[in-house]
Amino acid sequence: MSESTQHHQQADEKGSARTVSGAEIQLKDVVKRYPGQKNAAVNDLSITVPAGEVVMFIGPSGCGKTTSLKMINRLIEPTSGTITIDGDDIRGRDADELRRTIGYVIQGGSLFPHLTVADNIAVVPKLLKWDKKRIAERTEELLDLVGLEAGRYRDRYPRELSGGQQQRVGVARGLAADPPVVLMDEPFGAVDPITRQRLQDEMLGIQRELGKTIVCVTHDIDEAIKLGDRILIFSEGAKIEQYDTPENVLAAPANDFVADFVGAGSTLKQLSLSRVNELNFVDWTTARIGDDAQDAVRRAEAAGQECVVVLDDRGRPIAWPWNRNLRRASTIDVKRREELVTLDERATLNDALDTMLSSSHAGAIVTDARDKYLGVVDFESVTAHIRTQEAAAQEAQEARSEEAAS
Ligand SMILES: Nc1ncnc2c1ncn2[C@@H]1O[C@H](COP(=O)(O)OP(=O)(O)OP(=O)(O)O)[C@@H](O)[C@H]1O
Repeated sequence: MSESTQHHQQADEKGSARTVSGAEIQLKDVVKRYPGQKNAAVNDLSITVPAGEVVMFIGPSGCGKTTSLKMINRLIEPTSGTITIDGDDIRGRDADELRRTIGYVIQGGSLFPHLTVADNIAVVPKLLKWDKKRIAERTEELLDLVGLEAGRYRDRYPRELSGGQQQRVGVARGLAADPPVVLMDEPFGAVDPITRQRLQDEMLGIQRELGKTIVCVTHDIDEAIKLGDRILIFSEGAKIEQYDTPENVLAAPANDFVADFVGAGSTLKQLSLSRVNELNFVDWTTARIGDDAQDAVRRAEAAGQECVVVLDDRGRPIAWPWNRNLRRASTIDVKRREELVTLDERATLNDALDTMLSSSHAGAIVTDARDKYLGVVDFESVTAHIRTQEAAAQEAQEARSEEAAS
């Protein structure tokens, strides 16, 4: 990490203070023309990525997203134009040294197969000659940050991990030396939808804590809306069609290209703007292991609920049995831990609907960043929230029309 990297507090648009450890990136009149190509892959691109923000690059295949991204860490050299990070022209830096100060995360994690998880994470810290103790502590801290238990995973090889776990290690590796800037190229492209949702939620949590400057290429407009402070929509030649907040891209697409790209169903896409923690949770009946099972069933029935959320001794949900399956039990006991799918409170309403649709309970258990139980959401919580939002939007629209008329 560059020693000059500043950690400071900055008020975001909603007025709450957050830490910013990122650096501003500027591209000015950047052109990339590959040999033998008639048209430039990137034709005169100028943008500023503010320090501490997440900017999502999206656009049709071949429009120049990856080329634009890779010019920022000099994996590709521009034909002309200037790129600065924190005001410094990156051409003045040694390319290898530059890359050690920029995190890079790509699809699948691209881990070294012959290195353990810990050694994969330690690649850049080792190059930076950190001492052993500092590297070990950092590895531990990062594994925790990406939700992998250090004791269990530290010494495994990539082939002993699932795709989602490899991707988590890839994210940890990208953050290892605490770089102010992180570049990501479809980081969650190769994992299943539920794992992808979790990784996105984790990335949001990490970003809230660390305030890096992140530039991320994606193919998925919902992902762009969910993760981006701003979205940059490109057309061919890395032409900027719109560079704006997700709210504005959805509410006021700059032109037909953007409107087509964002797609119809943009009311549904609004669901990607709202988070589960904005919903009113249903207060579900809970019980701990060892509690009286019949008492739990009675409480659930009195509340009109057909099942009980079972929590472990740290308040984390571990099972959601039906009352009918508890009738013969004297105490609550979970013999076989089921794969309980829970919903992170930072997930979007779109994710919530996906999770609920695949659950036999017609609802989902919500947890906080430490997996603690918060409550349950069901279809009614989501529709109630949508109705309130629609009413608020209509009111705002009417106020605007009245203002315009007067
Ligand atoms: N090494 C190369 N040599 C020649 N042309 C290239 C090279 N790399 C990319 N291109 C071309 O440059 C243009 C932009 O490619 P780039 O990979 O940046 O697009 P992209 O938006 O990231 O695409 P995708 O979404 O398909 O990954 C494309 O027309 C591509 O064919």
